[in-house]
Amino acid sequence: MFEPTTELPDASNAELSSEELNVPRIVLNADDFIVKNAPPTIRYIPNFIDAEMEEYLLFQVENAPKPKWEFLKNRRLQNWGGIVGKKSLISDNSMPQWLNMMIDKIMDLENGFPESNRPNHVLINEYLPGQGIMAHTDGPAFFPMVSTISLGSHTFLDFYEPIAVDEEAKTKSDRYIGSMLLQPRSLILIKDEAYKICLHGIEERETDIIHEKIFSRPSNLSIGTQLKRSTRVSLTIRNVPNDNLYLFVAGLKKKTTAKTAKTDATTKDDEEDPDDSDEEKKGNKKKKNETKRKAKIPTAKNGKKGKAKKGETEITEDPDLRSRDDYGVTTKDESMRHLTKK
Ligand SMILES: O=C(O)CCC(=O)C(=O)O
Ligand SMILES: [Fe+2]
Repeated sequence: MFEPTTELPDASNAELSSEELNVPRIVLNADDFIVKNAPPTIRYIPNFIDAEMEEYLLFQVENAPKPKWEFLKNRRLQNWGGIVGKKSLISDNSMPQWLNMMIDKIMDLENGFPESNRPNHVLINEYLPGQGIMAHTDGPAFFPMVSTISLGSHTFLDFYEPIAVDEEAKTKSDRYIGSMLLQPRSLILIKDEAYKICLHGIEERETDIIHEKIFSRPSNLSIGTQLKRSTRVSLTIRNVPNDNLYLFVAGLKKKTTAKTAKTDATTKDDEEDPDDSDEEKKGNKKKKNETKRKAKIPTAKNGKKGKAKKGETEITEDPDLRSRDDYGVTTKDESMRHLTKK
């Protein structure tokens, strides 16, 4: 399932007619960049921006006003556009021109974001070598597509099957599907099952070793090649719909539930009660997941069961309902703090 594949098209190799050479913007069709052996649907555009633009963006990130930086235990970040609230974006109208330019560039893509869902929020993460982000789903607050521009360094973005709560938990490595090698200056667009069902994360490593589960491995990188990470800055560019119907309905349901069955702990839309015991939560989750639809995604191994290893930190919530960004998460991992309830 994960045989090495041919190289992807490269934005810098796009063929230009002489007429087009005078046109500063090349219209790319995102669907020409589908990563075929990855969970559907990942589109990856190498060299989406050039080195000069990369340098300019890194300069802007580095020189953002000091209070824009939020320091976490294992990385620092900036939020632009506002605070992602539970139901909508609480916009601060702060999208700077240098990020708007990137949003424009993404909006120029054919089959990218719909006009009505222009990205309105940018999360900037800075990872020093050895830093990463725990496996998670981005959740339903966003229009279900994420676009990420990588600057400064490559990384491996790892994909996992969600934890199926109705069976004995598989280990994280059993649920591992494969990784995208994200090169600096690239753009990745993640939607459909890869967004809604799979978890994604970045391991805390200083060096990545190319292996056979890298989706669309470039032919110049043979298995075993070591890639040393340097500082990577990612621009995670998303749309928070202001009329998010899902969240509206979920909110309504919750209100009704709160009125009619205040003490019913098994309702899907209940918030986690910080005082709930772990056992109670497990029970609730099990019931919640009885109605969960089965995810049809490729698996790395054939269903080997086992207890999740102690010390593994990852979101185990139903990604359709709860995620790091959906504020119901019970994780104590500090790297998720920036998107917990504010
Ligand atoms: O840095 C990245 O590429 C991933 C960031 C991410 O997954 C997130 O902020 O939700
Ligand atoms: Fe994410």
